[in-house]
Amino acid sequence: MSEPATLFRFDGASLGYAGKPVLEALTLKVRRGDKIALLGESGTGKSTLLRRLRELRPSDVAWCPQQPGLVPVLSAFHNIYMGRLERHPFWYNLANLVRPLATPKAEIAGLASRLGLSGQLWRPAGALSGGQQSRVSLARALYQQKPVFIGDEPVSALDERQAAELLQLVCARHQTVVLALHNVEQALTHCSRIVGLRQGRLVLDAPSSELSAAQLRALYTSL
Ligand SMILES: Nc1ncnc2c1ncn2[C@@H]1O[C@H](COP(=O)(O)OP(=O)(O)OP(=O)(O)O)[C@@H](O)[C@H]1O
Repeated sequence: MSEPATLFRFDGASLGYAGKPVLEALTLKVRRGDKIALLGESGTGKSTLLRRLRELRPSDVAWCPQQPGLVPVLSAFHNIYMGRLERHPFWYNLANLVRPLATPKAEIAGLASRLGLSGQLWRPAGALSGGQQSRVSLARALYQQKPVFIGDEPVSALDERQAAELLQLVCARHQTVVLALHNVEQALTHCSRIVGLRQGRLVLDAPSSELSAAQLRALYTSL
């Protein structure tokens, strides 16, 4: 059987800001079908890597950022709709803003119900709780319907049950997934491959089936 296509490839790359490296000597291949959890202490470069992945294939990537970045005065519905803004002409987006149209209404209502947001759909995003806002952000990313999902701690504001359901949904709806997570159990349960970063270096890249939670926790112990 032929190998799945490589979507992203780094060969000894250096990633950083304004000439200052954050990740160095990075060698990593992301193949179609991979479900990758990216683990590592705060500040070690997870977001830096995810942003780079997104920049490399913007049209293939559904992006769920660490900060929800919602428009507070707009309803949850309209914030979720923004996931597909670029797919429609201006007049369609404007009409939907003034009076939500039947097709997006039905699509977004279905998604909202999966995310436990049915009762919140017409409330301004700014009036929602942190966990509700983060579910709206996740819904906006799911609504993009792209083949690759990149999420920067997409479930960190949710309780365990909700987080498990939504990670399952994300993995079921996307061929390829790369998620920054802090919870090692979530990583082992939902992802088939774990990439560990430590002090700006990739120090682990292995199938989840070969790893234990204790091994992953070692990524967070001081040297
Ligand atoms: N826009 C930026 N400009 C300059 N430096 C940045 C920028 N974004 C992040 N950094 C720096 O890069 C380093 C890695 O940050 P990054 O956000 O990638 O870490 P992280 O592993 O995602 O952390 P966390 O788990 O806290 O989100 C940090 O030292 C941070 O200060």
